[in-house]
Amino acid sequence: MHLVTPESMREMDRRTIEAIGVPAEVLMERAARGALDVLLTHFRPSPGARIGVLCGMGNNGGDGVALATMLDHLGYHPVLVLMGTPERFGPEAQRFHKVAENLIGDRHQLNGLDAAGVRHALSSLPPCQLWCDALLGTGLDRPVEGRFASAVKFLNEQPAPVFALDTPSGLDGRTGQVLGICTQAEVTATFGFPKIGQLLDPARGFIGMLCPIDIGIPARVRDAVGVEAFALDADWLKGKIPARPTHAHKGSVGKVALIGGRAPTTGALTMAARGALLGGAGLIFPGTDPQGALSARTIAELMPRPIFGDAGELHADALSQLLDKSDTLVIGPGLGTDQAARQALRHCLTATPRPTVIDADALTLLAQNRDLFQAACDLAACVPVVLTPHPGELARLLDRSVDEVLSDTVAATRELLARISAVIVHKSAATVVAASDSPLGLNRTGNPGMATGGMGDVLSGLIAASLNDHPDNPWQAAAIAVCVHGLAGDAARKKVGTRATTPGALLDELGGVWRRFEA
Ligand SMILES: NC(=O)C1=CN([C@@H]2O[C@H](COP(=O)(O)OP(=O)(O)OC[C@H]3O[C@@H](n4cnc5c(N)ncnc54)[C@H](O)[C@@H]3O)[C@@H](O)[C@H]2O)[C@H](O)CC1
Ligand SMILES: [K+]
Repeated sequence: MHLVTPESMREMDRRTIEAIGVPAEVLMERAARGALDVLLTHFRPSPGARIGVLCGMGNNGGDGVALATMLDHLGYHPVLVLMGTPERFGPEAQRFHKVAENLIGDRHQLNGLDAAGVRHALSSLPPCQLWCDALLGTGLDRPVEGRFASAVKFLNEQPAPVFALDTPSGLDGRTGQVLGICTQAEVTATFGFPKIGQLLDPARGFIGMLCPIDIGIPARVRDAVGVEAFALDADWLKGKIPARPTHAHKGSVGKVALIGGRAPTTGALTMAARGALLGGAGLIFPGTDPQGALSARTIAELMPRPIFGDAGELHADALSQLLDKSDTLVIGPGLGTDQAARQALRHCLTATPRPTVIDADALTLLAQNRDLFQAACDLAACVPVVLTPHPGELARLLDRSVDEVLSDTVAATRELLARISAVIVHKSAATVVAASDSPLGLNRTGNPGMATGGMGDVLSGLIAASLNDHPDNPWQAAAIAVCVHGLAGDAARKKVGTRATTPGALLDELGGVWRRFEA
C-alpha cells in the first residue's frame, strides 16, 4: 500500500486534472462512488434509511454532496447539511449541488450560525441511522474550532455510527495528530492513497476501518510526484522472503554476536538471542557476564561467552574473540550504562566493521556520549547499522522531550536520520522504518498485546538475522523483521489473547509466519 502526504495527494490530484485531462468532477464522482460502495458494504443501511451527510465548503464537502445524490438514487433518505451557502463551493461541488437541489428535499444550510446555533440546528434534526462526515479533508490547515468544532462534537455525540469521507475531520494527514477536535469514525474511505498520518497514532484511534478508494490517479502521475511511504503488512511481505540455498550450512546463514544481558537484566539478551535464532541465524553467540551466560544456557542452541567478569569488568580480549567469530552484531539489550558498558560499546563500534544493530542501553550510551555517537556515525558510513529507539530513546538521542517526538514521529525519525546514515527503526504501536535512500515503512502489523518488556529485544535479534538474509538492503532487512515480528504478535494474540501475548508466545508463532511467506 502506497502512502502519501496530504500535499502530495493534492499535487497528484492537480496533475491528474491539469496534465492528464481527467475532469475534476470525474475524480469527485469516483471518490463518492467508492465511498458509496464502502458505505453499503459496511453499514448495510435499511431500505429508505435516513442518512445524514454533513458537508464543509471545500471539495470534501463536494464529495459529500455527490454521495448524497447517489444515496437518494438508491432510495435512501439523505439529510444533506451544508456548513455554508453552496455559492462557496468550487465549480465541481457546485455542479453536484445543482443536482442535489433538484433531487433532495431534506437540505439544510448552517450559514450565519455561530457554534451554539450550529449545535441547536443539528440537534433539531430527526435522528439518522448513519452520519457521513464530509466536513474537512486534506484541506485542513488550522485547528478545528467554533462552529466546525460544534459540528464535530455533534457527530461524536450521535448514537449512530460515523462514516468519514477521506479522513475524520480534524486529523492532520501528515502527522496523525488531532488539530483541535476530530470526528470518531467507525469506517474511513480515503481517496487516492492513504495519507501517512492515517497509519500513525493517535489518528489510528479515530479512523476505524481504513478503506482506500482508487480514484484513478495514473501510475505515471503517482511516480512523478512520488510516494513517501509504504505500509508494512502481509501484502507488502509477499515475495520478500528469499529461499535458502540448498547448500546452506550453519556458517553461511549468519553468525550473530549479541552483547549485553548483564545482571540483573540477563533475560533481555536471551530474548534477543532467541529472536536471532528463530529469525534463522546459523550460529548465535551471546556475549555477557557469568549470570547472563546462565540465562542464555537455558536455550540449548545458544553459545554464550562470558566477556564481562564477576565484578562487571570487561574482558576486552574475550570480546575481540567473540567479534572475530561473528558476521553481525547486536549490542544493547541488558548492557547497562556503566563504564564497562561504555568500553564494550566503544570496542564494538571501532572494531573491524560488521553490520550492527544498536538497541536499548547502547542507544542511551550514544545519547550520553558524543564520541560514541560519532563512532557509530563512522561505522554507519561503511557498513549497515540499524538503530532501534523507542520514543524515549529517540528523545534522548535528539535532546528533545518525549512529547515533542510523539507530536511528529516521522519528522523526529528523519531528524535522527539527518545525523547518522543508519536505518532507524522508531518503535511504537506504529513503528516507522527509515533510511536516507529508501521510502518510509510504516508498520501495520502488531497489536496492543505486544506492550510487554522483551518484545523489543526479540525484534533486535530478528533484525540481525534478517541483515544476513538481505545484506545489500538493510532498510528492507529491518522492515521485514518489523513486519514479521508484528505478524507473529498477531498470531500469538489470536491464540492466547491480548494479555498473554508475551515475547515467548510471539516467538512460538514465528515459525508459522515464516512458513506462510518463505519462498
Ligand atoms: N485526493 C483526491 O485526489 C481528491 C480529493 N477530493 C476531495 O477533496 C478534498 C480536499 O478538498 P479541499 O477543497 O482542498 O479541502 P477541504 O474540503 O478539506 O477543505 C477546505 C476548506 O476548509 C477550510 N478549512 C481548513 N481548515 C479548517 C478548519 N480547521 N476549520 C474550518 N475550515 C477549515 C479551508 O480554508 C477551505 O475553505 C479531499 O479531502 C477529498 O475529500 C476530490 O473530491 C476528489 C479527488
Ligand atoms: K472528512
